[in-house]
This record gives sequence, structure tokens and C-alpha cells, in this order.
Amino acid sequence: MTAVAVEGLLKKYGDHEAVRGVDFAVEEGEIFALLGPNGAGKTTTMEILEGFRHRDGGDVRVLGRDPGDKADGRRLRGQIGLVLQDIAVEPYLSVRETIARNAGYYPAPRDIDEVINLVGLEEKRDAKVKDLSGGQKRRLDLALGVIGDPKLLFLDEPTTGFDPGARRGAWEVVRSLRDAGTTILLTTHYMDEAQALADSVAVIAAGRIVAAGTPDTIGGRDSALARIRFALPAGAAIDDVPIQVSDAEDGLVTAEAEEPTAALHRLTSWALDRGTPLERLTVEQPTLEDVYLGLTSSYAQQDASSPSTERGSTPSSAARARRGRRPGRSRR
Ligand SMILES: Nc1ncnc2c1ncn2[C@@H]1O[C@H](COP(=O)(O)OP(=O)(O)OP(=O)(O)O)[C@@H](O)[C@H]1O
Repeated sequence: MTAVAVEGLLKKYGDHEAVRGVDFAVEEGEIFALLGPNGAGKTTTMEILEGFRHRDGGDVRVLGRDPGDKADGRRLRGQIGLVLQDIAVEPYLSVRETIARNAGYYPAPRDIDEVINLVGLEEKRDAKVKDLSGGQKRRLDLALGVIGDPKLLFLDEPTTGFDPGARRGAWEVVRSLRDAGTTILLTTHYMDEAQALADSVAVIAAGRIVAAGTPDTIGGRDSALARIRFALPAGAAIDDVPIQVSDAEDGLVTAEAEEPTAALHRLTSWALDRGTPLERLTVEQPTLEDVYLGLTSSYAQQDASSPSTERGSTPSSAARARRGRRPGRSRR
């Protein structure tokens, strides 16, 4: 089943077309990552799906409902969870009190202590929110996003500011939520995060989807040439190398191979026959980051702020609207 279906989505801020005919689908039970450079239209798209921003065109279905419709939007609010960039929480409440208070907003919340354990805040259960570190506060954000037992969870850059250990911990939490049946739609600027977590990714640039697929296949990544690098053995000339060389600089040779197994076999046999080891030998497929940068490099600087602003709806007023609609939440 499809949890989120977006077709031909359009959004303008004055004359500026921030989202220009975006299509994508998020299947139930998957982790879907929306990737894109600054200003690409990710937040705008997410806010439309969350019901915090109206669209100018296209069709959007979230859990079968239209978030732009008042009645549908109200019903959706109990079924979705949001983890935004910053939350407006009462600093003098404890972690447990904060989560308990938010649990009261939902018809069938999860168990409070189970959620505290899930996000790894057991040690801080009774600590005041004001005394939490940045990473611990983000864990609390996550706890508040899942306390309502949402069917669909929106995660906006979920691990920004986390230390490497905490990021791994957060990934485990996100995976365990997915494994328990929650559909997750996230944005991130970390390609290793998308690679580690996402079942599907879409890359948006200048308001359009420029590629979509799995992290391993997007942008033809799986069929891209493998890059073999090695130091030219002492006494050997480039012309002696038994595979096609594409570059040689400072004694480091680069070759690109369609069939890396066969190419490596020829190369290592040659080196062994000569009795000279291949120093600094590496074989790489392009990473998700390589593919992402290739797809988005021409758009990278198009985020120069739009000259026009949607009447009565600046980013900060949208944040205020969110805060007003869902107690205790705001965005950066
Ligand atoms: N309320 C607004 N009024 C006018 N322009 C806006 C408004 N909100 C966003 N924009 C513009 O729309 C475009 C898309 O912005 P959006 O916030 O959706 O991008 P993003 O992909 O989330 O970027 P980032 O990665 O920097 O968060 C940008 O050019 C931005 O300047």
C-alpha cells in the first residue's frame, strides 16, 4: 500500500516556483529519504504533506487523505508524528513529564517508559529539559514524534548535531520503528545516513525530482564503472599496465572498469609475475554522495533567497502556525 502519493505538486511563493511538478510515492512500511541541496524545496514539500502549508497545484494523498483539506487534515493529525528541527518544550519539566504531557494529546499513545527506553533516555528520565545536551534534546524530539504511535513519521534532518555514536543510536531507533511498521519520510543532508537508513530515496533540485530509486541503484550507481587505483610499481611504465588507464598522476594510476573482477585479475597477475606488489590498491564504486553531487552540482547555488514571500506566510510564521497546531513543536 502507498502511504504517501504526490503527483504534480506545485508551490509558488509570489513569482518564485519553489516546487515545480513533483511526483513521488512512499510505500507503507518503508524509510523514504528526500534529498536535495539548500533551497531545493524539501521543507516546502514536507510542510504540504504535514498539512502546514497549502499547495498551488497537484494531488497529494497522505494515508489516503488530503492534508490540504480541513477535515482530512484534522484526522491525519492523530496518525502522523513530526520530528522537526527544534521543539518548543517547557524547560523546567523533566523528560518523563514532557513525554507524558504530549502523550495526552493523542487518542492511543505508546507506553511512556517504553518510548524513553526506545530513544535511550533512561538515565535522563528525571532530568529537566533545560539540562539536556543538544543530542539528548534531539532524542527527546524523537520521543515526542513517536509517543502518539504514528502510522507515518516525518523526520526533518533527524541527526543534525549528533555525535557519531548518537547518530548510530538514532539510526537503530529509526530502523526499529520501521521494523515495527511505521512508515518514515525523512530529509537529510548526510548521504551516509540516507545510505544506511533509506529503502528509497528521491533527489530534489530547484523544485523538481531529478532522480529516484534505491540508494544502491539511483542515478545508475549500480551500473557505473568501478574505479581501480594503485601506485605504479617501481620500474614499470604506464604502457606496461595490462588494463586501460584513464589517469596517472604523481605515480598513482586510475583505471575505470566495467568488469572489475576480470580487470583486477589481469592487473594482480601482472604484478605477481613481476614480483612487485601493487601499493595503495583500492577498488571503488561511486558512493551515494558521488552520485548525489553529480545530480545536484548544477543546482547547488540556486537557493539564493527568493525575492518574494507568500503573503502572510513567511517561514517563521509557518513555524508559528505549526507550533499553534501541534502543541510543543516548532521548527528552526
Ligand atoms: N515562506 C516563504 N516565502 C518565500 N520563499 C520561500 C518561503 N519558504 C521557502 N521559500 C523559498 O522556496 C525555496 C525552497 O525552500 P525550502 O525551504 O523548501 O528548501 P529546502 O530544500 O528545505 O532547503 P534547506 O535544505 O536549506 O532546508 C527556496 O528558494 C526558499 O527561499
